[in-house]
Amino acid sequence: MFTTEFLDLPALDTAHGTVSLPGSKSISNRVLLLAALSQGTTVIHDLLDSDDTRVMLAALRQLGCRIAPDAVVPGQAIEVTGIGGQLPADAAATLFLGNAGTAMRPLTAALAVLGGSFEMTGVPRMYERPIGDLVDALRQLGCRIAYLGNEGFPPLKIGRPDFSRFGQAPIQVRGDVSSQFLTSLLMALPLQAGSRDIVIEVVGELISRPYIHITLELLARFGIAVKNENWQRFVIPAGSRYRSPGEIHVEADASSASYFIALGAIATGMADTADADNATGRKSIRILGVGRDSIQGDIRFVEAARAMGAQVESGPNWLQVARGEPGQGWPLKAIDLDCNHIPDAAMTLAVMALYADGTTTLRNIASWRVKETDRIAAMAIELRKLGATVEEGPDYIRITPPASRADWKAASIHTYDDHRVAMCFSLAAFNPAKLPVRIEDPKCVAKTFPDYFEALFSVCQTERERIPVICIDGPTASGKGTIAAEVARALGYQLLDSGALYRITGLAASRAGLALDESNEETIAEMALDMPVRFDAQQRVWLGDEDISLAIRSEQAGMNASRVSALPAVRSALVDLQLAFQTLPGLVADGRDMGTVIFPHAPLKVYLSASAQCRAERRYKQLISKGISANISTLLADLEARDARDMQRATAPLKPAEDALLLDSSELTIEQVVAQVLSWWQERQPFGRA
Ligand SMILES: Nc1ncnc2c1ncn2[C@@H]1O[C@H](COP(=O)(O)OP(=O)(O)O)[C@@H](O)[C@H]1O
Ligand SMILES: Nc1ccn([C@H]2C[C@H](O)[C@@H](COP(=O)(O)OP(=O)(O)O)O2)c(=O)n1
Repeated sequence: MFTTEFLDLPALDTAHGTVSLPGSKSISNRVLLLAALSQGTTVIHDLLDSDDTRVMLAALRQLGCRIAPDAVVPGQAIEVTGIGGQLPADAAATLFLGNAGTAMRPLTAALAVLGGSFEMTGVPRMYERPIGDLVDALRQLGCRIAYLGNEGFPPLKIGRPDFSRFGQAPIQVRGDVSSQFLTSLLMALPLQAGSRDIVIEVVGELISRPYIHITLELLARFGIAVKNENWQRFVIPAGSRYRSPGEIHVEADASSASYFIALGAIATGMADTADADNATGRKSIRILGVGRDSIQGDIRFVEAARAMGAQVESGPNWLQVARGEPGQGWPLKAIDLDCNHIPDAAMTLAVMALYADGTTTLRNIASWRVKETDRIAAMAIELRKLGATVEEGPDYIRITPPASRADWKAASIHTYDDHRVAMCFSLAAFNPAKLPVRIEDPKCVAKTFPDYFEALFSVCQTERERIPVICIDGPTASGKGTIAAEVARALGYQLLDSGALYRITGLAASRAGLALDESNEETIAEMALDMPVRFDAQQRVWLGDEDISLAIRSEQAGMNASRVSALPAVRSALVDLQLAFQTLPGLVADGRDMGTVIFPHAPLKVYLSASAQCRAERRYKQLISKGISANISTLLADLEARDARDMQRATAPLKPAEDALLLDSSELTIEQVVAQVLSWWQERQPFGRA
């Protein structure tokens, strides 16, 4: 996940490949509860791993369900053995449900019907989320529920129900506040439908029908066939009993799919037709986890995308999307659409409208105004920043794309702590003006899709020159490594510590007993070409299975690196490995020749220096802190010798690139140096400060 202040997306050209989407949260928690109430073991595939599913799993374990493994392991199914519709007579527990509405409400209903002694608790925000309508409905049956804090809100105390006065009358529940109340009753009441039908009647207009549809579909998978009488009355037939389906797959989130459907519709495939997906030469995006058989309402986004020109093929749990041919789907066709059935996914249409041949109108979206933010206002403001003409009304938005390529603007997109704003505006990076797009607060995507940007980058390509590189070159101990790592962290960029590659080569060659000079130039170069080198997320360096992070940091290793680095064949052997680090969204590279030789077109090159005395002192402190013994005067002598060799060698000597900015850090703190580099970087961006 990107936790940076902002994320700059370079202009993107093509998209091609396969994405697997995370499981849907609503489906995950429903499936967990249904499996827990059933007789038998359910093998659940693709369960979402999130805060909300974790609290549900913990609660079910407390209730006596066997769950294996203990936590969600990516790629591995989780097995839940249910309680068979019954809890022991003395069941008691205090359940902590965090801020998970999808756990609090259905579990409250199920436990109130099953009976026992339970406290339902959560985080403070949970105690501000209403549950009174559900409690009222459950009390009609004879459930015993008391409020431990404020009337109408959790925390709750659940006791043993008394069903003796519960006759044939329907249970009434309000449908206009949250569909979760109805969902909770639908999942709890089959536990009481042994000898009679149970009827639930909705009072008021039922909102969010697609979510009730999901509940009914899942109930059917677990053996409960609810009769839906026009979304107003629901009948759970007498004799209903939960039965595990044995195995179940959690669908991916259909609204998350909308970004990749849009991506397929607006991006061309890869230039290289040899990589085409099938015999027809069509290049496209394949989305795994959700498809034709989806039970989620937002899957109907596919129809809207098709109406705009997307070429979509589908299977039971996959979609394949490609851009239409010019004149037949490209540019996209402007649409006028009632979006009531796909409120969340429709935001993606608003960004697709930037690539349409006219004005697009999205109607019946009043609910956008009361979501994470006022989404109509937010979309209007941000689309205008990109150069679109936007008209907004109480329940509609009308978007006309920038008139020509020259009318597009580079924008810093404010995201309002709204995951969907962040995700849909990433698609603006395909603009024909080839302008970068800045997404502020990218971590807001964590709500439903923490690795959204990683998934996006994994299927997008752009010309190498568009992927920005910041070069930080300079002599030993000038602070290059430290500064490069901090700058990369601030921008969410990749990091290349090129010196480490020479250090690893030096280490490998000296371990092989080779003299580090011209006599072994070709042999060492061959070793460099084949090294199984890997940098992990913690910046540890691996050679095969060995963590060599410490071994390459000794002064001896630095000197050996300097020796092998003077051999031209070794330098050329390492070129491709270094270039391979230039990946989306950008790179910070530190070394001696980053700006002069490896990335000569980098938009920012910094030559970092400091006095020899200062560098010797820094290195001394650094080595001592790592538990490596050192001596200042030896360090000073070694460092001057290394400077001399690095500067005087014939190939790629250490020197500032002609267009490098010089920065003497002798009198500066690390923070000051980082701030200076970032400020130079900001000055080069088309969208001022975030
Ligand atoms: N501006 C600075 N002021 C003080 N110490 C610094 C500064 N920059 C770096 N250092 C320290 O100097 C040491 C050497 O820095 P390092 O990044 O390893 O240099 P290089 O990669 O250029 O060899 C580190 O311990 C680092 O914390
Ligand atoms: N791009 C690079 C990086 C390092 N080298 C050589 C020259 C350096 O003395 C050694 C070690 O580099 P490294 O950056 O790890 O060394 P310091 O951390 O600056 O001491 O490798 C190089 O020739 N070209």
